[in-house]
Amino acid sequence: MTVCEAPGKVYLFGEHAVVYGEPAVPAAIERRARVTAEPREDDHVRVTAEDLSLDGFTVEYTGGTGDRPDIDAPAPLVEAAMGYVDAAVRQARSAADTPDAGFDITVESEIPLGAGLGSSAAVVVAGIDAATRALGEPLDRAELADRAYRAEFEVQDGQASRADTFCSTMGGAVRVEGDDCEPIDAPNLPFVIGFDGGAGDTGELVAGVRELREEYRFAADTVRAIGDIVRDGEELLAEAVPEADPSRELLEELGDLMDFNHGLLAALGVSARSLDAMVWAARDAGAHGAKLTGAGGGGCIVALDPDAETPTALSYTQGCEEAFRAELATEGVRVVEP
Ligand SMILES: Nc1ncnc2c1ncn2[C@@H]1O[C@H](COP(=O)(O)OP(=O)(O)O)[C@@H](O)[C@H]1O
Ligand SMILES: C[C@@](O)(CCOP(=O)(O)O)CC(=O)O
Ligand SMILES: [Mg+2]
Repeated sequence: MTVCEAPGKVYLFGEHAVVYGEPAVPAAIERRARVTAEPREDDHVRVTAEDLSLDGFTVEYTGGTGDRPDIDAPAPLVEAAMGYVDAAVRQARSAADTPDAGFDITVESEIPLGAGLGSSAAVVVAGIDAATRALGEPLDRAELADRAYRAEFEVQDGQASRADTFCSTMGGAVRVEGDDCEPIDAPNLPFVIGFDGGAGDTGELVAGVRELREEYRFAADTVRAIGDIVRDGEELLAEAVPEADPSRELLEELGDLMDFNHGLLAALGVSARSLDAMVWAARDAGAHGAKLTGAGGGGCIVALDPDAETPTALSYTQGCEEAFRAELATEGVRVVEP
């Protein structure tokens, strides 16, 4: 039995635009998905994932290669729910060159699903790592990140960046632009997260932005403007002292860029009433900046505030189900049981 866990993330800047080659800076947070992989004698894959519910169904299925799980829910819903775990198993089989390897897989996670905190990337990274280790074929981090990206790319119909999967693999703050991925130094940023209890479908939201961008020049310009925000943000981060508490001035400058970034994401149609309400509640409470994180449509916002006002204000905001602080996860994927 092999157990690995990988962190979720927030985007300081750059989600969506990163899919079209602009840079992005996500940062890993201390909320993890844990995947247990146990090789089987046969070629079946049995997945136990208690957090996955489909309109009241909890998915727990036993199926042979290519079998549909035996649950009473429409196929597209089941595929959406199981897609990332299935894709991780396919990548592990291919990496270990064992197309018929069977597994018992268990997924446990502290990351809300579809909420912009990168649950899919964390599940895929931890899943591929656990499954390849269980087969005696551990991957180095570069290959693990690459295979996790390919799994997300496949599930999201060819529309994914390397940002979430690289960040979850490496931990810390990272910079991703096209195929270039690198860890970057970051100060100790005071992240506050507000969660509306809802979710958005990454594949659908990315497809929506793609259509806008193809149809309207202003949408393509908006995507490029998000890239400009990221480039400015990177310069600010490069001047900061790594792992130290950031100055107030730096927080204000980063916060202004986050505010701009949220406005541009809203212009691209990926915000939601609940996300806007939480963003404004955070700003009114004195946060230095606030924006949605991840694909949007519902889920989480991230704000910068070292003081208690923002989490308190968010917890009283209508539409905010949970408000919490998130620590930077300096360690990426890790082995819990070899
Ligand atoms: N705990 C989990 N167990 C099984 N699958 C999960 C789990 N968490 C996330 N996933 C997979 O990831 C999908 C959500 O990913 P996505 O829409 O990209 O949102 P995000 O990555 O922002 O959380 C879920 O529909 C499911 O397929
Ligand atoms: C919208 C996007 O930039 C980030 C999606 O993040 P999440 O799955 O919502 O956590 C898509 C991508 O980079 O693949
Ligand atoms: Mg995702």
